[in-house]
Amino acid sequence: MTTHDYVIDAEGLRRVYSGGFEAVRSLSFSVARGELFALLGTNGAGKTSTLELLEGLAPPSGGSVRVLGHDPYTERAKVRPRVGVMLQEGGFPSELTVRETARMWAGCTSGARPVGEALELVRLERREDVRVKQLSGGERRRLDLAMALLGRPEILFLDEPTTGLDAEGRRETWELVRELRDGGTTVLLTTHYLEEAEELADRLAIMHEGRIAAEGRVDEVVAAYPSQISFELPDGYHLGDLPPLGQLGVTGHEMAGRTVRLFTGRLQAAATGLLTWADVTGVELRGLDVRSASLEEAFLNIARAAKEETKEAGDAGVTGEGAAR
Ligand SMILES: Nc1ncnc2c1ncn2[C@@H]1O[C@H](COP(=O)(O)OP(=O)(O)OP(=O)(O)O)[C@@H](O)[C@H]1O
Repeated sequence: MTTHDYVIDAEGLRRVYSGGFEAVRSLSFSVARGELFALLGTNGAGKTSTLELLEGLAPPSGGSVRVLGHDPYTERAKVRPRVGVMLQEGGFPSELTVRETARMWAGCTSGARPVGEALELVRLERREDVRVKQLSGGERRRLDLAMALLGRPEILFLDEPTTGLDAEGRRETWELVRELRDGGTTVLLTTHYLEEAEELADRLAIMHEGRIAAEGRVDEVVAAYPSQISFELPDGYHLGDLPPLGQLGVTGHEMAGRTVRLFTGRLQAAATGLLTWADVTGVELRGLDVRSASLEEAFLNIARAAKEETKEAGDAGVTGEGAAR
């Protein structure tokens, strides 16, 4: 893929706030036209700070970013009409009705689609006469989304689009976002919900402390992490009584009290070996839990590894190596 296929291209992007805090630390990633890219991360990882650079709301402190081939900050006028932005807080005047808000917004949007059409897309057409302050939190998020869609954007930036929505509202938003992507819109979204990224993202990046800790398709990100088997060691048995862990395809283990947790890249072989041993030995493996690697596990590993690194650095005055098992 040449750089011309990318509609978002960030290279060594940095953002340092006025107090000197570095929220985005040399971030590089690209998003192809028509792709749905999710930025995941722990609280304060730097997702919103990054998104604001892509939206041209602030200049980067270092590195570069191109959106639709332009610098979104210095060439804002070229980029802004072609992108839709849904911020975490819409901040619409609370006294206006939904229809008035949409009309006001349409007045500032070149080539805006009819207001009714935008409201229908997010299923707010029956709430047109309601004042913004009377909308529920979820309805306000849908109004934010409708305004981002008014200009039929080529790229849609969505900052936590489903926060505050109930399960049904979330599913409806996912459906709409998927339809927009299928229609050719490029979508970059931030989210706290791993399920949202799993459902929607063609590719994703997991951010931690201003950096990308993992990036790729969901299956690629997950493949880097092991599956797990946990169970209670039967009474009178020791870890050494199990079949040799290496032969089972186990690459690591933990013990907490009598609970054993085995990590493996070959889940079926390891589980079969363990269950065969239990069967032949005539013991019951209480609390048995067999779990494939998942995005949640990848995410937790990244957060855990980073915490250990911070602790090691604090303990020894040095920075540890990246630490996924
Ligand atoms: N204006 C600012 N001045 C100084 N620090 C800031 C400013 N805005 C954000 N930060 C800090 O930068 C870091 C990244 O914040 P950011 O909002 O980008 O993270 P996030 O990943 O979007 O978090 P969340 O998921 O909680 O919304 C945080 O430590 C935050 O406290």
